Formats: sequence, structure tokens, C-alpha cells
Amino acid sequence: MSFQPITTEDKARAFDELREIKSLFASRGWFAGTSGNLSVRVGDYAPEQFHFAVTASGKDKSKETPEDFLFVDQTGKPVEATGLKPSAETLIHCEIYRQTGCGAIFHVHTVFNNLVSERFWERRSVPVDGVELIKAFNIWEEEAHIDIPIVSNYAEIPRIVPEVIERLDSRIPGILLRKHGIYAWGANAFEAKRHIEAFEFLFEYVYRWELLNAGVAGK
Ligand SMILES: CSC[C@@H](O)[C@@H](O)C(=O)COP(=O)(O)O
Ligand SMILES: [Zn+2]
Repeated sequence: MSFQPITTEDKARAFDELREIKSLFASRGWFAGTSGNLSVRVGDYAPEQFHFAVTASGKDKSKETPEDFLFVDQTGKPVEATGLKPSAETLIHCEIYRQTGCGAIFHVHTVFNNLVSERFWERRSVPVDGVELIKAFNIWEEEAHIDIPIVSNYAEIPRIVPEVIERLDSRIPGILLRKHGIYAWGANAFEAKRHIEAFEFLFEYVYRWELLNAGVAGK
């Protein structure tokens, strides 16, 4: 396959998409303490060769600056001269692109995604039963049951990658890192946004449902 060079317009579009999502998610408090990262793939794709725009590491993601994003290749290395460091979790993005061929990946830390990842850690997945928003994942069965995978949260990111590969479920466009956050992806930024919003809705639902049942059981 011959790869077309990425145009200036492609790059500008990717940065615009990331800027818009970053500002929206920041307004929801989804980037507490510089946490979270975002990426959008650009140009042609083969599992062994692709490029994506990713958030720079350690930035206050509620602020807009000229140094918020950079381009990297399939190994997570910057493709242009830059003083910026890609997200510390870029290798997870690389692997999700490689495994799924998706077009955008968003990662956020929220209290609900952290709580449910710990509540269901022993079963290594969060069960969700029959909630309408499961349809956001293009799962249209009535009373669908899904299990959202949870993997270990090692300090060294390369150690997390094999578990991510092992636990990816082609039906479920997301994976939880234990007491860390969610990675959600989609064919493009629009779909990845729909997916991460649906996951966060479901995590809050599961959390409240567990609490409600604990309260009833305690009476
Ligand atoms: C500051 S806590 C969050 C980080 O450890 C990490 O998990 C994270 O999501 C953000 O890292 P970053 O390198 O800015 O992409
Ligand atoms: Zn993180």
C-alpha cells in the first residue's frame, strides 16, 4: 500500500477536533489535575504504519495553548521536530489503534469510572444489564447484557499493553484501567465521544444501582 502524505489541512482538522473535545471535556471536569489524554488518527492506515495527533503530556487540559498537541507515529515517536512530549500513555493509544483500526481514542479519569473499576475488580469486568444507552455501542438487542473489561493499572505503561491486547472485546469500544480511568474509541471523534459519554453514563448508573441495592439490603 502506498501512503499518501498527510496534508496541512488534515493536520489542522485533527488539531481542531482535539481542541473542541478537550474544551468540552474540561468543562465537565473530566481532566482533573492534568489527567486524561486524547488522540485522533490522521491519514492512511495499516497496522504497521499510521500517524495520530495526541495531547502533549502533563498539560493543564482546561487551558488552550499553542502547545497542546503533536503528531506521532505508530511507535509513539514524534514525527516532526518538537519540544513537546507526547502523552505518557501514548503506547496504549498505539496499541488500541493497531488492534482495532479505530480513528479516535479518548481517555478520562472520573470518580465514577474509578469507583466501579475497583468495585468489580475481582470479576475483571463491570456488568451492565438492559440499560438503553448500551445501544450507543451499536448493540441493539433488547435487555442486552455487556461486560466492560478492567485491566491492571501498572506504573510502567508498557506492562499494561499486553493485558489491554488480551482483554479487548470487539463488541465493547472501551476498557477500564483499575482505579485509573477509561479508554474509549471509535471510528472517528464523533463516535469516540458518543462511546465515552455512554460509558460514563453507565458507570454512574451502575454505581447508583449498587448503592441503592446496598441500602435496600441493609434495611
Ligand atoms: C496526573 S495523573 C494522570 C497521569 O498519570 C495519566 O494517567 C494521564 O491520564 C495523563 O497523562 P499525560 O501524560 O498528561 O497524558
Ligand atoms: Zn490516565
